[in-house]
Amino acid sequence: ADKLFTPLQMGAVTLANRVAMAPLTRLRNIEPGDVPGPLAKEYYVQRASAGLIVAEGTHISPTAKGYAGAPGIYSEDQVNAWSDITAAVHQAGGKIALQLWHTGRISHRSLQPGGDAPVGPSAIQADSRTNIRAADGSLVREQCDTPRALETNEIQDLLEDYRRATDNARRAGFDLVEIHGAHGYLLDQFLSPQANVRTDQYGGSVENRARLLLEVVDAVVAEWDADHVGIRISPLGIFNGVSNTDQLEMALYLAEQLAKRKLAFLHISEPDWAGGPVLDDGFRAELRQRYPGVIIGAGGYTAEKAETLLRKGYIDAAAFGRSYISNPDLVERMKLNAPLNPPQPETFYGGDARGYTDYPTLQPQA
Ligand SMILES: C=C(C(=O)O)c1ccccc1
Repeated sequence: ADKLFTPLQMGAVTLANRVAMAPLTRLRNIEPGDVPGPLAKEYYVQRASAGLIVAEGTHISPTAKGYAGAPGIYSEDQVNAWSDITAAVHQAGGKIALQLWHTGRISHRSLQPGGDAPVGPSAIQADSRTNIRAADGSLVREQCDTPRALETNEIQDLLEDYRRATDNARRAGFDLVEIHGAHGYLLDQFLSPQANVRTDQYGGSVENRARLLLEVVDAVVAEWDADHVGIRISPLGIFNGVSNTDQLEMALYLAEQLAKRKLAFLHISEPDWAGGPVLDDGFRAELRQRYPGVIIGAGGYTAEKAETLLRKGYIDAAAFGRSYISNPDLVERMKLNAPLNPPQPETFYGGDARGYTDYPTLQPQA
């Protein structure tokens, strides 16, 4: 029988199977207020047969916002809206984590409090675009603004934002939180010499560039506990204009440092889903040697790739993104080796039920 459909102990949470729904930005949340939209509950409940749902990137504070239509976890309205969603997912037998997101310089003045510049490790503009709101309310792609460098004395407030967001996620009924440390957003920006040219203790050496990510992990763990905290990183990845040139050294350093924290999981977003190199078994073995804890692998996986990597022991669970957009019953389909609905990229971001809650299941829902 496939290992993919066997249970997994992930920190404080027991998963019924090793299929995770990857965090997926859908930009269908309500503005102003950045609360999850009216269809979000149905969307997540439809996918509750996943061993774990990692809900979409959710910004930890108003300054952390980088996309029009993304949700937050810093206000009581947001906590209340998420509480309805987690209760409904639990009612349907699911488990759900929240991805704590600070976009850093992948943002735009129009999304920032008071129209201020976004923040980043250094005042270097990302060679990337984001989604802002046009006058008619539609989403438009726009070049990210040049950020201002976070002052060293602002870091403590940033850690407090992560702590408060973690407390809010716990109060909202999430089973776990996932720190977003991947894809060229704030914490990944600090890892990268292309984005981080700081001369304080957060810039320069591998240790210094990884410092903020690890301080955030320690703050979130101190707020909840290690059994409820995971982190997503994208080693060797090239996203949103960053790729730390010392890729391998940084990746293996992070694995060693994160292993010491005994977290619920380490989620690896593999580079090849967005044009980076395919991870080879050599890297996977190096990573596993340094990180004996639960590893979630992700990046354009098929069920077969997941099963192969599970059996080799390189991963303990597999997260599916685009497959989960278009297949709410992905677990059932993979068990039956049934064909998958193809995703429709034109309805990935923004909009309404089309391409969100209207993908068909194999058997019509009873
Ligand atoms: C949160 C995202 C990520 O992790 O890459 C994201 C954001 C916008 C579009 C696609 C993906």
